[in-house]
Amino acid sequence: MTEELHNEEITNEELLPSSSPSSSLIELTDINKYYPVGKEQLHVLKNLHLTIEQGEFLMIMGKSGSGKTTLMNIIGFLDQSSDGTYIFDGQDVSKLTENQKSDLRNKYIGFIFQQFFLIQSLNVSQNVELPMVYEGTKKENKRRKIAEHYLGLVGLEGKENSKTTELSGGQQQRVAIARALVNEPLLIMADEPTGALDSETSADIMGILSDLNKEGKTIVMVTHDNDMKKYASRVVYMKDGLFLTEEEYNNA
Ligand SMILES: Nc1ncnc2c1ncn2[C@@H]1O[C@H](COP(=O)(O)OP(=O)(O)OP(=O)(O)O)[C@@H](O)[C@H]1O
Repeated sequence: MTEELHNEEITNEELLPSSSPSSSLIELTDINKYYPVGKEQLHVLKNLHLTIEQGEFLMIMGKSGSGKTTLMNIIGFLDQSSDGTYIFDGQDVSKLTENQKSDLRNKYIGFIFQQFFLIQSLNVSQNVELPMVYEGTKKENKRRKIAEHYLGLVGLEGKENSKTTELSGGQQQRVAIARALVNEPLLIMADEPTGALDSETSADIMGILSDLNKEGKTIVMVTHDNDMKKYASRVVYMKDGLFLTEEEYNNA
């Protein structure tokens, strides 16, 4: 959509993506992550390399404790690796300040979580408008119009004024997807997005994500659910902080 709706001036020019057509969206090299536990260092991510291209639907599959969330947090600039390099659309993330990282995160990454994380004191539209508030879109009617567009896209037209507590789990996740889309991010990150939903509703939500990917949106999703693999264009398998081949993973 919506060039006409998204014509706000971008205030921080140096944070624009490099838009070099040949570069990958994400390049992680030699990534390690240690957590201090008492006097020891717990080695949670072990020398990982991962490249993600624009337009992929990458699924990171692994059992509980394998390091998926830690890796997602690094990719989404919510945490940093202990060492290694992370290039996001041509920019070295380690050279960015915390403020620049949060600007980049708000502009270029949309998050979807298992528990939805909607704000109950706000109505549906206000929840979807939040990333635009953070980005500085001041005109309320403009935010509302964009929110309506994305709520329509996820099948929630007419629910703008509803309370989030009046919605089913699947509807709440649709609100979260609309919220993840409003700033037209380069990347959608989904952490177990169907983990709190029944299988029919899960299929609906995965259908929406799949359609978004077919329209060109890059998606990275973590899951422990083998049934989700069919939605992915590529699957990477994790165990104990390492990437495994599918065969190694199935035999582990
Ligand atoms: N802040 C922390 N401090 C110490 N250890 C941590 C911390 N966060 C995670 N860990 C440990 O790091 C390892 C990987 O955790 P992580 O949450 O990334 O795994 P996961 O694959 O996402 O698991 P789950 O599916 O249960 O969320 C686990 O052993 C976990 O206990």
